[in-house]
Amino acid sequence: MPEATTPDAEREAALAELGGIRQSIDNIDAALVHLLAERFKFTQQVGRLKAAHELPAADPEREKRQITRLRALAVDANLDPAFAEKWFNFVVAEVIHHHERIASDAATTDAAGDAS
Ligand SMILES: C=C(O[C@@H]1C=C(C(=O)O)C=C[C@H]1O)C(=O)O
Repeated sequence: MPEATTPDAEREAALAELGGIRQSIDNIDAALVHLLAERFKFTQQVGRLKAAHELPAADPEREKRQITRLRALAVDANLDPAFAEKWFNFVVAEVIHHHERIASDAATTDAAGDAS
């Protein structure tokens, strides 16, 4: 016969399990923050390159290819592809905002240089 456990003991065990699961969630959140920071470091590099060569901030054709690829990866990983696309569009909107800012800062600096 299985040993009887008290409701208190069951609650304690559930809380211990919850703590362990949350530790893993926190580790994943930390990894995501580091991955995002690294991604933005590279996109800032792209932004400076685009500004220096007067290339457009956004590249919708590239984004379409990335979305197709990410949606397929999401399906394989059992993640909702609509969520993956939403997440991607959210990040890219911020990247494009950065690129526009880098380009306008570069244009202001150039204009100031011309004036002196
Ligand atoms: C980073 C780029 O700039 C923009 C941002 C993208 C991204 O964050 O993946 C993709 C395409 C561009 O709209 C790029 O052109 O590669």
